[in-house]
Amino acid sequence: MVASALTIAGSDSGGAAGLQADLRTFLTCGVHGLVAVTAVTVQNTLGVHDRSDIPPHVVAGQIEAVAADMGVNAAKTGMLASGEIIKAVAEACDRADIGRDRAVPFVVDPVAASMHGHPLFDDAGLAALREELLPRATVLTPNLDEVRLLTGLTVTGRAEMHEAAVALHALGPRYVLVKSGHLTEDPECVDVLYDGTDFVDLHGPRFATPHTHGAGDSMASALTAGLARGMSVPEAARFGKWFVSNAVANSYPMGAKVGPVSAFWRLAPEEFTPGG
Ligand SMILES: Nc1ncnc2c1ncn2[C@@H]1O[C@H](COP(=O)(O)OP(=O)(O)O)[C@@H](O)[C@H]1O
Ligand SMILES: Cc1ncc(COP(=O)(O)OP(=O)(O)O)c(N)n1
Repeated sequence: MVASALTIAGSDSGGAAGLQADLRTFLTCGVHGLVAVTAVTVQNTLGVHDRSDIPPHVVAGQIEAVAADMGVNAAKTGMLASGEIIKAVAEACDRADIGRDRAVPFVVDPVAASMHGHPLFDDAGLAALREELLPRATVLTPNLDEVRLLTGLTVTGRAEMHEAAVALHALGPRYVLVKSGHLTEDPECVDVLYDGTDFVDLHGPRFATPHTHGAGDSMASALTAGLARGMSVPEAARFGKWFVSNAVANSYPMGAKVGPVSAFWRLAPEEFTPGG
């Protein structure tokens, strides 16, 4: 039986982040990828130049259509674009039994802005994220900018990541996974998982590459794939960290600025022999 994972996310025309990164990660982690598209962005390594949001009822319809017919083993969010879309997603997830303490685990990646600083949801989106999605999250996976947006806390070191995880846990998610990519002075990249009682530090090397576009999406979607395959949250978090460390280690230049992390490292060596 093939497990399936659903991404509720925006399209990145550059193929580095967004639903493209999620589907690529699902594929290389051995799960069937399902998609509810929330927005189409006009994006390359220079920035997000334009976007068109999908009507909320169409976003909800995609979630319910695949859940009812194909089944969802785990779900994640990425770019959610607006407060209206977030409300529609929350209601559709309830109908599809997706969420904290429900049948289908739910990873909420609170994607607030692109790495170029372009907002990926509006002010109503922030309020809706806090009210509607954080309490429904099995795992919340913020980067340090998103920590500041959600809690007002500025994190400059590992101890403060623990404090931030406690503050975020109080907002309702079952687990919080604070990502450490932005602590560029730290020689390691140590993400923190917190369940309300215990901390698990997820250690990994920090690679010196400038090409990290899509790292956050890749970490959250590998975690989601692990959950879809039946792993516990701590096990899936370790799997996600292992996956993204390798993805960053194998990242590549493309375009004028920050290139994508790679999911290719998990693919089998090529077997086709021309003329063979
Ligand atoms: N230079 C790096 N070397 C190794 N791992 C990294 C590096 N940058 C980010 N990561 C990892 O990629 C994931 C995403 O990190 P982060 O940059 O904090 O999030 P986002 O991409 O959402 O801004 C985390 O698991 C983090 O540890
Ligand atoms: C359409 C779309 N969705 C999400 C992002 C942000 O991607 P993420 O992996 O969280 O962040 P970076 O690692 O690229 O900073 C995006 N840019 N576009």
